[in-house]
Amino acid sequence: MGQLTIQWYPGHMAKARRIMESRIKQVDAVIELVDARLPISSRNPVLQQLSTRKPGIIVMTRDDLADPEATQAWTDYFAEHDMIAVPANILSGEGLGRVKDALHRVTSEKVNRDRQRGLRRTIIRAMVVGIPNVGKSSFINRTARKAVAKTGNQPGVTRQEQWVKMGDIELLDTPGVLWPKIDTPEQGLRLAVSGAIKEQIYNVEEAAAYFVAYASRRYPEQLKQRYKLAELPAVDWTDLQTVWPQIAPVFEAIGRHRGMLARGAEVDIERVSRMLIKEVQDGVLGRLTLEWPGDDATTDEA
Ligand SMILES: Nc1nc2c(ncn2[C@@H]2O[C@H](COP(=O)(O)OP(=O)(O)OP(=O)(O)O)[C@@H](O)[C@H]2O)c(=O)[nH]1
Repeated sequence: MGQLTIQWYPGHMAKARRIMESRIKQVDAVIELVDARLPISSRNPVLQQLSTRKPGIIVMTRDDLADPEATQAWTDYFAEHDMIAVPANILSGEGLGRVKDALHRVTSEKVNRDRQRGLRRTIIRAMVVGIPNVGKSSFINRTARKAVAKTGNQPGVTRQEQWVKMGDIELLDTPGVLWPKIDTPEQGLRLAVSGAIKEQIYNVEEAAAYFVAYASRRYPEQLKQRYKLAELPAVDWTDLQTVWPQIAPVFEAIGRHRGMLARGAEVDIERVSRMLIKEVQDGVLGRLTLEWPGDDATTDEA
């Protein structure tokens, strides 16, 4: 197993910044979606760098798949960094009420200003941003289904100018896509395991090895139970170079147990890896979080 093969392209980042820069002028606040299982690695620094900073909240999507204890730790972590982060299950709608409350809290200045000017009702305009696949469209659709009312929806009006209403909140209905900026191998591997990046640009065996190494420390019982493993080696997952030799016996055991064999009765590591990643993404191993505050340099800075 060689070096990590994930790549990203600086051009994406420059383009994302330009688009955000112009769109953000239209709104009062930004709703930044991150994945609750990797809240820092699934953020994107572009937002923080924009010249037109707006009040913002963080929504931690896929709360249903994340470890509740870790989600609480992340909520506290963001609060310590003066940010409001709200966990939500976008599919069931759980947590969306709290998102709305949080949005009101960060935009209270605008409401107060409008009151002073004699306005009785303030519309809060917000845009939804986040890395691909984090749940942006689902968030907007879910919101729209709740309070169905679209504005600017006449024929001939470009789709980009549509707003979705949720009471006194209007969401720009074209979400802003931010590409993840991959600073460390660990961050790339977490993104790969979570399903945020396409399989073509990472090595599935490396991602699975990283996950098994990580889970053997953080979630050993889930791993043992799911794959009928009698024991797990105490893996040092912080040193990626040495992970594979430590974790190979686990892949061997899982492959034999599942009958995933290649020619010569050898375990088909690639098949085992693919299966592992899919099961993690489907939540088959139970609720788990791929990074906790303070795990490494990636998670030390918000
Ligand atoms: N379990 C779970 N799945 C979610 C949640 N939010 C979104 N999903 C799923 O994640 C997948 C991606 O959701 P989208 O809403 O398409 O994500 P997006 O950010 O709009 O994706 P792009 O269009 O690629 O930028 C879909 O299969 C959703 O059903 C959540 O809170 N929990």
